[in-house]
Amino acid sequence: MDSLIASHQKVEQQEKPTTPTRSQRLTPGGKPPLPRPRPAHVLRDPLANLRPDLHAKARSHDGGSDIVWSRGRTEWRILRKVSSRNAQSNNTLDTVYDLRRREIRGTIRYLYRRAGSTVDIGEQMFLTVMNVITSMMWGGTGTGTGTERAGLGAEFKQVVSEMTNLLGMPNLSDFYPGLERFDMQGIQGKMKGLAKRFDKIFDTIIEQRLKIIDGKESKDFLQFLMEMKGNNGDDAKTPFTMTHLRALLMDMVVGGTDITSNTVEYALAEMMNKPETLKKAQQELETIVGKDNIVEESDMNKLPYLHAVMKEVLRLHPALPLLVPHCPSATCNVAGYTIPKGARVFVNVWAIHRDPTIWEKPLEFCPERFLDGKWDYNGNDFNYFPFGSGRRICAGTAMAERMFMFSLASLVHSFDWSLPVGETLDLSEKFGIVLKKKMPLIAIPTPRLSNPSLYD
Ligand code: HEM
Repeated sequence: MDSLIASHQKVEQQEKPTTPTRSQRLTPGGKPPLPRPRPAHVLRDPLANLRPDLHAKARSHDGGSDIVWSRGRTEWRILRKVSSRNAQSNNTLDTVYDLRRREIRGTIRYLYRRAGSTVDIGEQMFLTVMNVITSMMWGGTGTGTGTERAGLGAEFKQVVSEMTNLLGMPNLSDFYPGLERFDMQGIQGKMKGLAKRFDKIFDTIIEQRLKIIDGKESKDFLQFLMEMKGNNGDDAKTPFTMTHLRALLMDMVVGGTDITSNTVEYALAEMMNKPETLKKAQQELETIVGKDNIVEESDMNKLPYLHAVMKEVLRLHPALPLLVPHCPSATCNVAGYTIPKGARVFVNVWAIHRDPTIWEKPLEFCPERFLDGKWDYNGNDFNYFPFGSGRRICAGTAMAERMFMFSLASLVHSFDWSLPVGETLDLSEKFGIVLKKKMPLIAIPTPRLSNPSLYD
């Protein structure tokens, strides 16, 4: 099978898998068709349950007790529940709209000051998304003075970038577990070092936050989590610890920041490369918002073209091209292939999204293909699932959607975009666990709203 690669090097349990017959492995055409659409039973598929024990990753945070790499079912369930009921619920996301708005308006103000000069879009979006996520987690207060906040931001950016780079490097110990103790490429060591730096940053923030919890402020995510510590309601046997707390914060910062900002950067680059798409998005915004107003998040559900841009950029450049590795908790059968319990499974969503038997002109950026509203992000159709599928589907979809839409809408509504003279757009990709643009998008903003006060 092209798109589903099961690596069998490390079958953890001794359960003997049933060996598939040749006819089970291949159809007469040599390529088993992917069933489509994939029904909801996939949610019960054991393939959806676990993550493999990848050494650098699993040790990146006290043995992998975060959502992404968590292997224990109870622990994962608790973390996921805490995340979806609180950080990712529509209610919480609505409550912290002011924080998103403040950060995005700050970026637009900054870009206005840079009008006519070059701007590194990825860098600006990274800072914006990171500020949104961090302020959503620990509110607008509690992280000290402005300078301390800026210092923490710079440190965060560095640690997140280094961590995503390391996560993308093939680690020999993952393929030959016997080599783990030698850490031949030094990846585990570096990961541990980064995890310590993360912990230090989080400890500073948590410490400052603890000093000011006196019930006077409105609750943010961090305050809720700290109140939960040691007491986990219906899952009382597995208390929610400080390690969980730090790990959840790390999931949100690492999972949310780089991926979301890369996707916004790619979307703007693709639109600049095909200016008619940029024009269409701007026209839609003019009709709904007008040039005499600024975009608000409440406008987002009236922007079908921009939504189609998001879907198309996630089809062409899925932020996690192989998802996050899966690992079946029991031997199972997928499209005629036997996947043994404990195997590592990488799902090549990047290739599926470019499969010419599914997509017309698959290499072309064409948001129009999504205008019929047929495709969504819920992972039930295995021809399009940029946020993954099943129980381990992305835990931040709602937030990612809001952040992406609001950021891109603000960028293209407020400015026209051009390249520096003599430069050409390079749309090539850099592969890792996170897919990035190989060359940063450096572009020049030109204000297009009717009144300079709209940039204040
Ligand atoms: C454009 C933005 C994003 C994309 C494309 C994306 C995509 C994904 C994908 C493909 C997975 C793996 C799913 C699987 O293995 O089947 C994943 C997992 C995850 N994502 Fe996202 N993500 C995005 C933004 C976010 C944000 C903003 C957050 C948090 C604030 C987040 C938190 C997580 C977590 C915690 C997991 C692990 C879920 C689990 O293992 O149970 N993601 N994401």
